[in-house]
Amino acid sequence: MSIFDTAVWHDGRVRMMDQRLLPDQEVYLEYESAAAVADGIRDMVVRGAPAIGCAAAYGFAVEAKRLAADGNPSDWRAALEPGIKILRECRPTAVNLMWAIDRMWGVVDAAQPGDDLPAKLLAEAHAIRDEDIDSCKTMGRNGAAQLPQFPDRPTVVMTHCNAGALATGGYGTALGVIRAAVEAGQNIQVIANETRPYLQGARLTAWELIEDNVDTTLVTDNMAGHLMSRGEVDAVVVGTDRVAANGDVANKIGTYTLAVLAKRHNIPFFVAGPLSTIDRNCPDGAHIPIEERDAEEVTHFRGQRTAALKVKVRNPAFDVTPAELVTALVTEKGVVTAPTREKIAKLFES
Ligand SMILES: CSC[C@H]1O[C@H](OP(=O)(O)O)[C@H](O)[C@@H]1O
Repeated sequence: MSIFDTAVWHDGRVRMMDQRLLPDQEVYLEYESAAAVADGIRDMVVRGAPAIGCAAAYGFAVEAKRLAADGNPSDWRAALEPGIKILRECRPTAVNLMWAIDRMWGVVDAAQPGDDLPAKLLAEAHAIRDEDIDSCKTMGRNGAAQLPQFPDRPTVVMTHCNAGALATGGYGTALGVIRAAVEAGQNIQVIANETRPYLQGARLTAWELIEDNVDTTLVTDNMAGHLMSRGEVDAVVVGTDRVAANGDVANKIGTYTLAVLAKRHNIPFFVAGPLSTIDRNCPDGAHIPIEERDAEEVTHFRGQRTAALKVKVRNPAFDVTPAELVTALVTEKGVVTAPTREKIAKLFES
């Protein structure tokens, strides 16, 4: 199974695969400041909650390297703050961005006089990425065990958007469940929703799974209900950008629709996400900021207009699925069936 370099450290710079060009071209871009990494995240060169967290951690480390080039600042926090503020504000929904930055600030605050802070920050960024890959592999195994299996036919799993290696440190959350199931010998077929308007499903999930020889069928988002009504979907597995303390889930726009359809058709609806995506400071889904992106993502594709001139546009990039529609939250610390505030809190004990 593939591990992709979504956001890595390369020759003293942050290196990211330009996901805007997939699946046609594999192009890598390199960054030397927090502000430049923020542009890359905002423009979706890299996207996906854990991948954004990894990119932000390396963006923090490369900012410290940039500042140290002119001699170590006397006040590291003051020197770092302008660039890190830009980084922290580049996308509002995926909590991994803020989680990773807060963890990097912890290294700054713990630094002692004489420490090589840029080196310590780089080590922390590497740890964040390595931990994400390990978490996704454990989570994948936890989720694979939840998938129904049949003696005489494959298990058909529907996915939405891209919650794969390209959305994480390199293995995937929802696609980590798929990968782990395939690695365990389970007979899996995937139905990948294209996921308008940015087509992460058609461009990224389909590409990843074909690269890994997983049996994958691409459908448009409006086909999901029809396929479920005909018994052609056995489970839905999605990723998440932020889980509120009560189990409400923010994820790519269209996820809530899938959850309602899955409930209607008694299809298990699994959300896969690491503990770094659970925001215990966010009481419920109503408090999760929903990013509104440019109208051009809806009216154009790669510069080609596909909608009427002057039409008004809405483009909320995420929606919120209430906890009661989530069959189980799959994490690296275990599976939370019918997630509640109390059950989620237990994930963080011991
Ligand atoms: C593994 S989290 C991936 C998550 O992020 C995606 O959003 P975007 O592509 O806009 O960053 C989508 O919500 C995925 O489920």
